[in-house]
Amino acid sequence: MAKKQFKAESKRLLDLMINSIYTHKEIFLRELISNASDAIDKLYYKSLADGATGLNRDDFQIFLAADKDSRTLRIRDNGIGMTQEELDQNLGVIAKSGSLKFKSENEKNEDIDIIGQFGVGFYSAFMVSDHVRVESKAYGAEQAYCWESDGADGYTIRECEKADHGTEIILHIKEDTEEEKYSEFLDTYRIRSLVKKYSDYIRYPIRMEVEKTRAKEGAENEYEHYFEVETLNSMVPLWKKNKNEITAEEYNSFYKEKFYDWQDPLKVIHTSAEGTATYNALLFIPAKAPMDYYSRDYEKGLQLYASGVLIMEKCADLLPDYFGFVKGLVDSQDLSLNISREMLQHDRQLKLIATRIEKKIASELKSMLEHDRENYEKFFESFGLRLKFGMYENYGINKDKLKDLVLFRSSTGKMRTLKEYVQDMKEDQTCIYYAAGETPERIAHLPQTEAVLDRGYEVLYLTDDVDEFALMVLQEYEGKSFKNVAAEDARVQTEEEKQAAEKQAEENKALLEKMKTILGERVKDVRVSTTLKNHPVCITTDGAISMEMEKVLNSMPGAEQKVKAEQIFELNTEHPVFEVLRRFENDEDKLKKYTEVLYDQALLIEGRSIEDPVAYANNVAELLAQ
Ligand SMILES: Nc1ncnc2c1ncn2[C@@H]1O[C@H](COP(=O)(O)OP(=O)(O)OP(=O)(O)O)[C@@H](O)[C@H]1O
Repeated sequence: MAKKQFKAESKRLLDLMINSIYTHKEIFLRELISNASDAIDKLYYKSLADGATGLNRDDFQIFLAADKDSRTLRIRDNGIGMTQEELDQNLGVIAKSGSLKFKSENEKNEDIDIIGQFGVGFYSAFMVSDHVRVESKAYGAEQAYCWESDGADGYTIRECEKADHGTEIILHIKEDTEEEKYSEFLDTYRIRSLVKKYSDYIRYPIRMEVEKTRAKEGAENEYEHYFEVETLNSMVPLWKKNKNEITAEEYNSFYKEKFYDWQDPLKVIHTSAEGTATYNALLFIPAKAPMDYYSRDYEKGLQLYASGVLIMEKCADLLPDYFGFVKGLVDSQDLSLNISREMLQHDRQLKLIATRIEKKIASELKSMLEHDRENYEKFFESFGLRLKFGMYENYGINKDKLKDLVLFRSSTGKMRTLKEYVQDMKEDQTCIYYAAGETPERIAHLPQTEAVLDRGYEVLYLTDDVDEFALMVLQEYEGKSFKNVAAEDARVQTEEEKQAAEKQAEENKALLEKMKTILGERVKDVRVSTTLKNHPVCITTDGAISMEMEKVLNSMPGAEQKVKAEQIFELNTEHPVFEVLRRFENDEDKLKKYTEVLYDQALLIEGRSIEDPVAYANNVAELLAQ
């Protein structure tokens, strides 16, 4: 029989296919197994539609056999098979898919979940083989046919002997080269792991004869080899099962095995959707953040399956960065097997799925926050920081999605949401107070914090570097603005207090001016405080940058131009120390020493380091000695 040529465009396509569509050669097995599964599906569906008898679902199988001596790998199915014409049509024209045709002809039937639709998968066989033979007998036909090809220069079809319906693909595996060890595809262990990796959830058993060893009967320390047929795949994916048929234990062990965690997940989200995007998703929130979660090395992503076949190990596009902690998988019949990474990024369907998944995660977190607070706080301890970054990054584009999911420490001793804070605000309170510092204890003892607490207001304790920035992008929550207790304008004062302060300022004008001259550029102003009670001095800030933000911004890598908070040095005129200052108002040297010491003290209370600790120590010693 004369050799037929592939169509001209097919030739080019075949070349392209072999060299560039797939990044990993190993996926040829996934493609051929998916085709076999499709062929069985088709026959099964046909038997249901025609009412054909004699076909039992349990008899269907895909059989693999590797033979190292002849370098052949066989993939056999007992599916629908192909007629001579179909062999010519389906395998002779690249990018022609019999499966797609079958699907469109049977559109009404929702049970059909056929994988192939592009008509290129089969040719991936040529990535690892130098000769491919396809023996096929269509269901109900008398004669079997054999299609053979060495690759781009064409193919032949002739009659052959085949007992049962179905298709057997016989690959002659290429010789090894310097770069590629093709022989690995003849190794049963490797084949088994490829099936597990890509085709574990094919609905029919994938069987293979595997070589095993056992102790010889009656003889000690003697072993013999024998062959046993093993089913390699687990068939029904957990995520396709009914939720109420799955135990917590099953979910947990699935998670631990698949995502290499030793701890049970904190939460399991098992969800499916139909309509504009059809998919099943099984998602897990780990109990603890992995070691590298807050580093650049961490790779987010969900496993992506197309109709039960793995197409990508970590699909990053399915998760926004701030939900990057979520592990799990998505299985959709809307995606095709051989879609490349580049194509996926632009895939409309994938975008739709990603949007739905993000919404689902957000709503599950919200419900955990409302109904399972203890676990939510555990979750937040591990991953909350990333949510706060999420509010802040990209100019706060996602802030509204996240603002009700974040928790802050507070003067109540509890972790609080902004909603809770606003709900519990005092009647005369107009803004949300916060104070930033290293630990809640330190913040609590800041003089400025004490002043606000004295009024009975709650104060959020911002202990994470990102906290203040997150609030800054948010600007307000339910119409209430945020106010740093250390901000100049955070004062809540009565008319009387105001007048008293103004009077004091007037009376001590000269002293305050002298102290400002001593401190120079370090402070914007020296003023009389209206709020200080127990401490003699404190530092407040004017403008958008607080002391804590100054510290964070300047410690960032690459922060060459230092930012500076505008400091106001405040004095408590009721404190005995103020009397001393007045006494030395005209003693230049003493006033300088007292001013320096008090300013450094205020910095220390703020949790800042002082510029010249030696000078500070000397000043203190000198004043003590008097
Ligand atoms: N084992 C098989 N049994 C029966 N028909 C087969 C078998 N393998 C391939 N075919 C036929 O050959 C066609 C082309 O297969 P190919 O793998 O190239 O593309 P596909 O499966 O349709 O789509 P995709 O590119 O998405 O895999 C299939 O649509 C199917 O009709």
